[in-house]
Amino acid sequence: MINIPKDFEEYTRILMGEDLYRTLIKGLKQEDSPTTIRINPFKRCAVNMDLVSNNVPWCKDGYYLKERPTFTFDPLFHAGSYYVQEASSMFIDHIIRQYIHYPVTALDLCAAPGGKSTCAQSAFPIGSTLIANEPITKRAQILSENILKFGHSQIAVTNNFPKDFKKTKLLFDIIIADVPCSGEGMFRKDPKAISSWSKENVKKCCQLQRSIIKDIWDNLKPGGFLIYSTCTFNSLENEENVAWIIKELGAKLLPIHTEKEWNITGSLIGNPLNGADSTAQQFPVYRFLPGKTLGEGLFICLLQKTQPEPNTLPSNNISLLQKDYFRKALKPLKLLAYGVNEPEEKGKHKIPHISQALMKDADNSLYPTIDVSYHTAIAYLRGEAITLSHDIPHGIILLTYKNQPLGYAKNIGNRANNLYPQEWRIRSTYVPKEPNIIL
Ligand SMILES: C[S@@+](CC[C@H](N)C(=O)[O-])C[C@H]1O[C@@H](n2cnc3c(N)ncnc32)[C@H](O)[C@@H]1O
Repeated sequence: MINIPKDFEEYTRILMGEDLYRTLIKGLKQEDSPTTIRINPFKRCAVNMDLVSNNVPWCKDGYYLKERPTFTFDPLFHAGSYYVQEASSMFIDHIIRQYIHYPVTALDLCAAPGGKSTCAQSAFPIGSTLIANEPITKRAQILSENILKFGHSQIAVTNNFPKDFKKTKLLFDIIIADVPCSGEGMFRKDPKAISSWSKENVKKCCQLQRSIIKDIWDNLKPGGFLIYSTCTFNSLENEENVAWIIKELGAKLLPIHTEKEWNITGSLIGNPLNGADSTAQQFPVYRFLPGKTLGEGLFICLLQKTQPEPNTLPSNNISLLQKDYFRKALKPLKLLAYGVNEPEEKGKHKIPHISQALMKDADNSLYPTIDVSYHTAIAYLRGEAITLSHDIPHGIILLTYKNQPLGYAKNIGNRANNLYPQEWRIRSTYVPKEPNIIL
């Protein structure tokens, strides 16, 4: 049972009104939050419909599951065939499909662990390029792992703070800023979100969010889009920050089409730029409240940069330019991953990088491919040496499960040495008797 902070209760009751506040608290106190997955459209898989209770209505590849399987023991989860992401966050798919109709150069500024990046790249038109960035190094490693598994070669992973992008001189068509926040929307999922909540922290987050947007603003093309989101409910980090962006940086809000039955909540303070009499319709922002909408807490909106006037500055659509040009532009940044890495020389041998196995357009005919059983796949993902049948050639082999690449092993005859990255391995020694059939 969660213990709602008193100050939060007092403030949110006034912000939302009694009825909405009660609905929210009831939602936050529900033990189980819905489990949702998003299929990776680049890996050609289909969900097992027996597990599905419903589609996520605002995301083409999103599904609500009837119960929560143990994803860790599904090799296809490690192959990046699907991503476990709570439903509200998938709304970014709907925004992109409504407004983006040509290939874009995009930046996901606060991207770890990679849910919105992978969702966005699935929705962007073909030919789009994305930089998924995360300043906190440990989190950037996790982002890098998830992006590699997602397997789209037009996503670069960087580990930088927003102001570092100035040196690249890149202009983005779209910037996603899913900013760090006070995390009120995480109260149900993460007890730490409750213990670290305070009024002071809300104010601190609000200031940090403004500085993040200010630091990246020059890298947004005039006329370009900013998707601003938080997973918190208060208006300081949400409506008031959006009003600040509009007024101080020069932007306008764009409406997003929604259906009534999605139960999305609009602005809770009308239009903060027009005073108390204004209506929520005049300030199109979208709040997902547990208990009302089927998902976790989220605030999201779409802004368009209006200052300076669009088309007064040269633009650069990287997706139309050479990959080499893009690499050069990324030079001032700490690049963690981008496409397929070169093999590593080890003595007389070349060991292929895991990215070679996972990228959707990599040449997988370079090494013999062996499709392994469920138990062999799990043993491999746990980092164990595996035994293969005698007719399998010696040397590097690509292991697949249900035809989805997992990674490489080196077959030396009596066993195959495991080349799966150490830090990605399944730590648990438990192995279920029956595989989960999620796809
Ligand atoms: C809400 S989380 C992002 C979740 C992610 N977009 C997803 O959907 O998987 C916010 C991220 O911002 C990162 N962050 C923290 N300080 C930051 C800063 N100064 N600038 C940019 N990002 C920051 C956090 O480490 C965290 O990973």
